[in-house]
Amino acid sequence: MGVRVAVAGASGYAGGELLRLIAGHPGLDLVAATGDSSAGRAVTDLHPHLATLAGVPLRPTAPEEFADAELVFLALPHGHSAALAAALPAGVKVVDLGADHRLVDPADWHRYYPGEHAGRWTYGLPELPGQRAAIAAADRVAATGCYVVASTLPLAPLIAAGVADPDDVVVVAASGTSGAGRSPKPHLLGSEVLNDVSAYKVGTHQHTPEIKQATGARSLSFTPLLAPMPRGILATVTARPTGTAGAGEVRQVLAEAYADEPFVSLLPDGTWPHTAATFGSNGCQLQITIDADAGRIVAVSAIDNLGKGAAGQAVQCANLMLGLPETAGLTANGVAP
Ligand SMILES: NC(=O)C1=CN([C@@H]2O[C@H](COP(=O)(O)OP(=O)(O)OC[C@H]3O[C@@H](n4cnc5c(N)ncnc54)[C@H](OP(=O)(O)O)[C@@H]3O)[C@@H](O)[C@H]2O)C=CC1
Ligand SMILES: CC(=O)N[C@@H](CCC(=O)OP(=O)(O)O)C(=O)O
Repeated sequence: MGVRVAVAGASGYAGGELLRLIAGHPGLDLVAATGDSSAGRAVTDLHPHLATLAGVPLRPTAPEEFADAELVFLALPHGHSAALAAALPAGVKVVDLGADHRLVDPADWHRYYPGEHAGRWTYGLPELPGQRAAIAAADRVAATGCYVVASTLPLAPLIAAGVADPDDVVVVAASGTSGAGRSPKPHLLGSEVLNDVSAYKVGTHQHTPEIKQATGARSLSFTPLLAPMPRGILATVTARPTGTAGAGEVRQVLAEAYADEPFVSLLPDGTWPHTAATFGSNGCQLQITIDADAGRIVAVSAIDNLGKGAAGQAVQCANLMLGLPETAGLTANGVAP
């Protein structure tokens, strides 16, 4: 018998990826999967790729549906996690994939999200200094936003090491369409998205304060792009160097930060990340150099937004919270071609 887990929001994209990872996890047993408008339907109606879950029903998202669970993953729209989490017994561990419990400053919440600020839980990015132990000791963890994972893994060590100026950071990141969730949206119609790349929420994206909080950046220009692919985020992070460090030295900062990390790979010098290489994985691929002409550090990262950007990250946190091997049920290997 594994640890009994449940997924709220299991009919969505992040919830579906959680179900896939749980089904292949040696230490977790799924005891409940819930949806909202899809409650009463079979999991495989919504996720026909999850063949081993044939016959599993989607239950309504109500507190009593989680009575048998020792850990609950919340993959609900922003603003819906807090009420459900509060209705679960204190002993039940929770990993929230939504933004409800990520932000420290209520003013940041109110600027970007509707409704009340639910407060802050332990932040679920194990690769940040000190977070692995904090997550292992926590009962409630707020998993990191997708663009925030892709931005923070290259940037945080550079700011912490003092080689990148926290007052001069620019992030431009392209996401696949599953980042926007599964509910129908006119701008995500195939006829709108295919053959197109576009910028959106320029200077107003809700992940801006979260990236600052996670990295220590004080001035950040963040431009998200929508790319015609189902999964993946490619982030280009540039920052003004604080001193005269060369490409080899900034590269060494990331090499040291991630030498022992199972899911973060600094690629061989001169090789740049591809989202396709992270498809279906919990991996993050990194590369870094100095653009001598512009006088800027340039780092590029690639993740799967549903993997390291959502469900994979959440399972990694759950493994730590449950005392399981951190890598259980996860892989840095992607699916290709
Ligand atoms: N997609 C991504 O790349 C990432 C997503 N996340 C976060 O994960 C969460 C889920 O995102 P995603 O899977 O993309 O979204 P989807 O829109 O694909 O799924 C949303 C899920 O929430 C359910 N739901 C919708 N409205 C309600 C409601 N009022 N009450 C209870 N349940 C409801 C839906 O049920 P039904 O379909 O049955 O109506 C569905 O199961 C969000 O907080 C998102 O920010 C985090 C990182 C990355
Ligand atoms: C492509 C796309 O639309 N992406 C979404 C990311 C959504 C989100 O809210 O994700 P987190 O749960 O990671 O915070 C957006 O930019 O709003």
